[in-house]
Amino acid sequence: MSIEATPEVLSGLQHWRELPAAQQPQWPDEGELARVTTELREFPPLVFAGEADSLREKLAMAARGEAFLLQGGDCAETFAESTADRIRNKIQTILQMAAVLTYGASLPVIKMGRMAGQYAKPRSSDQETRDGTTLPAYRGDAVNGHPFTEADRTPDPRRLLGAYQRSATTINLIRAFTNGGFADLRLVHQWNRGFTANPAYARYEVLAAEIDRAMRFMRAAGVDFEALRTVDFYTSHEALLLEYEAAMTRIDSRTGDPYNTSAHFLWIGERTRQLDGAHVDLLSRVRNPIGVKLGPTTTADDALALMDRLTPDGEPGRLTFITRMGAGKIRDVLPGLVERVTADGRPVTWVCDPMHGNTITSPSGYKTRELATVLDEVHGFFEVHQALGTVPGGLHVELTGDDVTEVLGGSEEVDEAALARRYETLVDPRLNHQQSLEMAFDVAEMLRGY
Ligand SMILES: O=C[C@H](O)[C@H](O)COP(=O)(O)O
Ligand SMILES: C=C(OP(=O)(O)O)C(=O)O
Ligand SMILES: [Mn+2]
Repeated sequence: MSIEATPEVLSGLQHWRELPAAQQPQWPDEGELARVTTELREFPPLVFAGEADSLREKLAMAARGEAFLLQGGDCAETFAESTADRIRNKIQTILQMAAVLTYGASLPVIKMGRMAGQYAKPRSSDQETRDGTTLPAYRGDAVNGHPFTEADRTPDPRRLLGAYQRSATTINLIRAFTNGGFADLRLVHQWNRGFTANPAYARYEVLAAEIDRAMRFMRAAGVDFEALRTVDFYTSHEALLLEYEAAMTRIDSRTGDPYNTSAHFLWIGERTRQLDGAHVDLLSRVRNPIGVKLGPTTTADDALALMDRLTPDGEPGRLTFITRMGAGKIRDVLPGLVERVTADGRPVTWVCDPMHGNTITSPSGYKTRELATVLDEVHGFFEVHQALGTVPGGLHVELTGDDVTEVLGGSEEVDEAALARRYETLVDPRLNHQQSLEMAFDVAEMLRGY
């Protein structure tokens, strides 16, 4: 038996079309766009509404300090790199970080990838000029191609089908790995194989040995380890391209409620969180847990108004505020927001994105970040919550499982000159595998001291 949505709900899902929508591509062929979205609407959902409900309950735990969210992955996934190796390396990095955090802080960690759908990017500028030629900016593989040619940079709606297809194959592999035994905590040592010549990896080996010993003790004491074979691993991306997100919004036959079935968790970016804008409207109407990025100019009134739109009833786990203030500002700006939101009483989950407020350009022209500054923002985030008696609920990071050189610093001391060695991101710089582990050790200590 299936429950249908009411006519009001169905017409509400079209309301965003009447509102201003920031950061949308200029699709050259509306007819083609309509054909593509009709096709998308026929495709199966990528996630099940019940999974989004379980995630909402877990995020409610994170808001109360009973769990911690670890959300990580590329700034922009690409079609070319949606390969088994790259996906496995990212999952492995997140699992290793989660092991460090869980063991270090004795807290369940909610594992979530910026994966299986992170194919669209908001940009500061609509256009890019090189050597006197101006073309549309690269907006992610779901929109256009990165090479600087007119053919590549012209938005192509058919790319939305490519984004769906890569999201489907990626989530399939995530499910295979995390349900098929790869994520079994008993493999905690194997995840580190081939990585031992570095302080972060040596430290991980020590931790893995401790986890092993604890598991041997518990096995001897008769604990059943079958539960460790599988883990829940959730997907997320920025809900940016409204035509795609609307086409993937479906009615849950159990309840008649709309869910965005392109990912478990969707967030609204700093550039598209206008209260009367299309993004806030569309996401206000789906039942998934959702996030909003909050940059340094956010006022407490803005935050409360977003709560009125996105979590009017204060359902636990529904709304996550992902703050990205910059290391130099977080200690000044965050307290006022947290105080007013806490006084309101409706729960939100506070998550720290220490990446987007700390982007710099190196003298040689690379868009980069300093690991030390990134970690300083996380420290600031914990300090603010500690001082106010509120809960730091999670971490949102741009990372990859590969040994890229995009972020400066870390124990391998990536410097200016090293950036050129393996700078592969198409938009923002990501922590590499080793820097990600270092961050996890640092955050585990913050959590333990909390
Ligand atoms: O990932 C975040 C944004 O899309 C990105 O930082 C914007 O970068 P830009 O300023 O180069 O457009
Ligand atoms: C675009 C992003 O962030 P923000 O909206 O916070 O700038 C991002 O997460 O890649
Ligand atoms: Mn980014």
